[in-house]
Amino acid sequence: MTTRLTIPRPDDWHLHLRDGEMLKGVLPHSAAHFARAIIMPNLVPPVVRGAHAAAYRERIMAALPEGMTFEPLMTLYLTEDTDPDDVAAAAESGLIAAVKLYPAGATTNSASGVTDFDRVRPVLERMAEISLPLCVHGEVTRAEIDIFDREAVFIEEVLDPIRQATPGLRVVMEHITTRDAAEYVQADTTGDLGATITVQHLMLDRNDMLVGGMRPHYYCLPILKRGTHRPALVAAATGGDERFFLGTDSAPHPLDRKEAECCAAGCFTAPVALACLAELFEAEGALDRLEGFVSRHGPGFYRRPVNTATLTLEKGDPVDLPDRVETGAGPVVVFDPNRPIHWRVTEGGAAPR
Ligand SMILES: NC(=O)N[C@@H](CC(=O)O)C(=O)O
Ligand SMILES: [Zn+2]
Ligand SMILES: [Zn+2]
Repeated sequence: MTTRLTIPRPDDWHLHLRDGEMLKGVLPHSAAHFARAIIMPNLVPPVVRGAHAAAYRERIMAALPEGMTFEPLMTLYLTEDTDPDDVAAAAESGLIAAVKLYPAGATTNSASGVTDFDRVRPVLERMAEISLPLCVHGEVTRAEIDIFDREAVFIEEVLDPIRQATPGLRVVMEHITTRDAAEYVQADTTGDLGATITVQHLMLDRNDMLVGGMRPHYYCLPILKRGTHRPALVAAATGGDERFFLGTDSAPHPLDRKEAECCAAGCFTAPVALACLAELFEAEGALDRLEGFVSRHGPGFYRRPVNTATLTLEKGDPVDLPDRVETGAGPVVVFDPNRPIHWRVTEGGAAPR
C-alpha cells in the first residue's frame, strides 16, 4: 500500500484570490501547495484590460509572504467592449494566460459579462489566431432554464456554436459538473478543448448540500448536481485523459456572506484540495494518476513546462483539517469533504503564516 507520494508541484487552473485583505488572507494557502494558478478576473470592478491585469498581478505579488514563491497566471474578463488589440498585446507580452467568459448574470460578480455572443466574435477570432485559451463559465442564464440544467443547455446552445464558428479557438470548460460536459470533452476531435474539475464536484452531490438541512458552504456555481453525474466526473479526472485537469475554483467569501439569508456562491477549498484529492484518487484505485490530474495535464493544455520542484503527500491517521481561516476581511470557512481524510502534504508545501 502506498503511503507516500511525491509529484511535481501542482498548479491550480482556476482560482479566485479576490483583493485587499481577503487576498492577503487566502493567497498563502494556495501558494503553500500550488506553484502557479490561473487567476480569475471577477473582481469588482472586473479585470477587463491589460493594464488592470498588470496592476492586479502587482497586488498579488505584494501580498505574497516573504519566502513563498507563486506565479499568478493572469486572465482578462471578457466584456462586449473588450478590444481585440488590448487582448493580443497582453497575451504577447506574457502578461495574461487566458481570457475568461462569464455569461452575464451567471455567477458571482458576472454583471459585466456577455449577453450577445456575436459582439465578442472579433475577440474570439483574434484569440484563435494567437492560440490564447478562452476559459468559460458554462451556464445559460435564461430564467426559464432550471438551475440544474444550465450547463448542459449552455453546451448545446452557446458553446458548441461558438466553437463551430471559431475554428482553432482553444477552450477550457471551467468547473464541469455534469456527465454531459465530460462526454462533450471526450467526444472532441479538434484537440482544442480541455476542462477543469473542482474538488467539491468530485466529492459531493446535491444531496450533501440539501438533505437534512441546507449547507451554505456547499453552495457554489455551477451548483452541485444529481449524484448520477459524479461518477462521470470522477472517471474523467482519474482516468488519465490529458484533457481533464484540476481547477479548484477555490472561491472564498467571508462567513457572514455564506451564512446569510441569500448565500454567496463559492467553496473555499485551497487549503485542503490536495489532501482531499489524494483520498479520492486512492479510493478509486487511481493514486498513480493524481500526478497527471494535478501536475501534468494542465501545463500540457496551457503549453507550459511541468514544475521541476516537487511536493510530497503522506498517508496516516485521519487528519484534522482546518475549519476556518482568519482574514482581515473576516473568517472564511474551509471546505469540509464530509469524509475522513488520511493524506497530508508533508514536503514541498511551504507553511502559510
Ligand atoms: N464558483 C462559485 O460558486 N463562485 C465563484 C464564481 C465562479 O467561478 O463561477 C466566485 O467568484 O465566488
Ligand atoms: Zn464560474
Ligand atoms: Zn470560479
